[in-house]
Amino acid sequence: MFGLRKFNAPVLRPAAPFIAGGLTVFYLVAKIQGAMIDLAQAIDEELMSTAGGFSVDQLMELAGLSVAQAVQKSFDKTQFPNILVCVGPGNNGGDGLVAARHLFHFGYKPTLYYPKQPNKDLYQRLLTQCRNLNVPIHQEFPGDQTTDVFIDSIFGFSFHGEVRDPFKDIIQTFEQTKKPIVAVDIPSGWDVEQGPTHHVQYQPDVLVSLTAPKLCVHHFKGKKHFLGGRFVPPHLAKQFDFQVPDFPEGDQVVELPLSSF
Ligand SMILES: NC(=O)C1=CN([C@@H]2O[C@H](COP(=O)(O)OP(=O)(O)OC[C@H]3O[C@@H](n4cnc5c(N)ncnc54)[C@H](O)[C@@H]3O)[C@@H](O)[C@H]2O)[C@@H](O)CC1
Ligand SMILES: [K+]
Repeated sequence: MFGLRKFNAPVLRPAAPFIAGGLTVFYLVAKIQGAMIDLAQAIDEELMSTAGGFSVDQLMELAGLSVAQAVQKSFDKTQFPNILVCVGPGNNGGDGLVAARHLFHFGYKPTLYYPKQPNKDLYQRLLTQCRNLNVPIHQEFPGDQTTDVFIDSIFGFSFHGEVRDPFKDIIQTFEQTKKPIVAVDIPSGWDVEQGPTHHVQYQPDVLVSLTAPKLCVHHFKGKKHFLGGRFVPPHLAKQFDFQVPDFPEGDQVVELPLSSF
C-alpha cells in the first residue's frame, strides 16, 4: 500500500513507565540505526499522501499548537508574557506563525519578527490571522529588550549549508542572548544530523521535536525536550516501527526525559 523504502527506523520504545503528577511518562529509548530525519519526513509524506488524507495546513496547525503548548508548559504567562516569534521562510516559519496565534489566545503577548515573507498563500493567510489579532509584525529585528522568550522557527529539517542573509543576525542573537529560546523541530543553523556546526553553536533551552526527534537531538543540552505532533495513526506507527510515547490526556505534546538521548 505504501510505496516507501523500508527504513532502519529508530525505535521509540516506552520502557520503565513511571507515574509523575498523575500522568504516565515513558522513558524514551532511542535505538538509532538509521537517520531520524528520514523517519519524520517519511511519516509526514505518508500522512499527506492520498492514503494518509492530511493536508500540510493541518499538520502545520497541529505542529504550531504543539509549540504553543510547550511554551505554556515551560514559561508562566504572568512572568514571561512577551514572546518574540522569529519566523523563517519555510514551513518551520509556518509552525511559528501558528504558534503565535495560539499563544495570543493562551493569554501571552506574541510579536513576530518575519524578515522574509514569501507570497505563498498558506503563509499569507497565517500572517493575516495574526494581523487580525493585532500581533505586532516586524521585518526589521525589534531588539530583545522587551522579550521574555524567543521562539526559533527560522529553519527546520530543510536547512543546509551556511546561514545566509537576512538570517545571520538573528542566529547570532540566539548565540548571544541570555533570554530563553524555544527551538521548533531543530535549533536553526544546526546540521540536522550532526548538530552544532563551526558556524552555529547556540543551545536552545527548550526543544520541540515534531513527528519524531531528529538525529541532532543528541547534541541538545537544554532543559526540556518535548515531542509534538500527535497525529501518527497506529497503522503508520507500526509500519515504521515507531512507538509513539503516551501523550498526557488532551495534550498535543509529551515531555521526554533528557536521559533518553
Ligand atoms: N510534512 C512537513 O513537511 C511538515 C513540516 N513541518 C515543519 O516544516 C519544517 C520543514 O519545512 P521546509 O521543508 O519548508 O523547510 P525549512 O522551514 O526547514 O527551511 C526551508 C527554507 O529555508 C531556506 N534555507 C535553507 N538553507 C538556508 C541557508 N543556508 N540560509 C538561508 N536560508 C536557507 C530555504 O530557501 C527555504 O526557504 C519542519 O522542520 C517542521 O518544522 C510542519 O509544518 C508539519 C508538516
Ligand atoms: K527552528
